[in-house]
Amino acid sequence: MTFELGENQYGKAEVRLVRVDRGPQAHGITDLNVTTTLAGDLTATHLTGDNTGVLPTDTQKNTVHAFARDGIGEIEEFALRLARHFVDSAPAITRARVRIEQYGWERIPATGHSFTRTAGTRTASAAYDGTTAWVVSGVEGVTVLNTTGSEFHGFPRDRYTTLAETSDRILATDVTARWRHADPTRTDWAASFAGAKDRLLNAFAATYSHSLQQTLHSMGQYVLSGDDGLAEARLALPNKHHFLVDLQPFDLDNPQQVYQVADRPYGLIEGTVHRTGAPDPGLAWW
Ligand SMILES: O=c1[nH]c(=O)c2[nH]c(=O)[nH]c2[nH]1
Repeated sequence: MTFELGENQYGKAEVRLVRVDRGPQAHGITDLNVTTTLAGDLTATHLTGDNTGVLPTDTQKNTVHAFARDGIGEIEEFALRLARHFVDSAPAITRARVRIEQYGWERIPATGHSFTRTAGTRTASAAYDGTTAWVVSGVEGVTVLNTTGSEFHGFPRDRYTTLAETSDRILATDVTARWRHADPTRTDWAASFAGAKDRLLNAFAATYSHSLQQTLHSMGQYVLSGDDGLAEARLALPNKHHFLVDLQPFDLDNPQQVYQVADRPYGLIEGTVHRTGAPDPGLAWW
């Protein structure tokens, strides 16, 4: 019997890091979780333990810290700087991917140095192969809910179907969305992110929904429509079910007021919307 080494990659997962920018009037915080992933000619270490080509994951972590000393900027820029550095400086490494989650903090106005965490996580991923770079931005953990404007009916019924058709339900989800940039040399990352997040929320609110799938498609279209530099959006939307409670056993009616909130199981709706003729994704989703 013979065996061959297949695809492989390695890196440091979840390098947690806070940088404090100490301005004269107020401080600022950049709070990150950085994951580096490298691939290349790493056959020797797998087959014989020869580590000549293995840039240690500890060094990758240190590089993240050292680069943060120079300033972070927008997370897309920071991810690109790191990805380029690993490929350009480590001889055996031919591909790098850097994924970043950014936790938001806003200042409590009482002082210039007090903060509260904000909802939702901004994300970015940069990949680089020594010639070309790809950047994906996104957001996670943004919970949204419509108290009306959502129906779900017309689905097929078989012997296992118990779900009632509804023409007015609560629609709630925890948005995970990512959008691929057509050009990694753009520089308006902050404005682009703010616009995309805004459009996502507006789409959720403005779409009269016949299914969460329809809402997903609308959210993807909204994200792309406001920014010519975006090629593709990918969304994952858990359906956070809210069931109207039957209060008849207590001789009470329930005119759509009291709901039971189920945390599991949940429907998980996933989908992609891309601009017609979008450039090839290359390593964007690697
Ligand atoms: O928006 C929905 N899509 C579904 O596919 C589905 N399935 C289900 O039970 N409820 C819902 N709601």
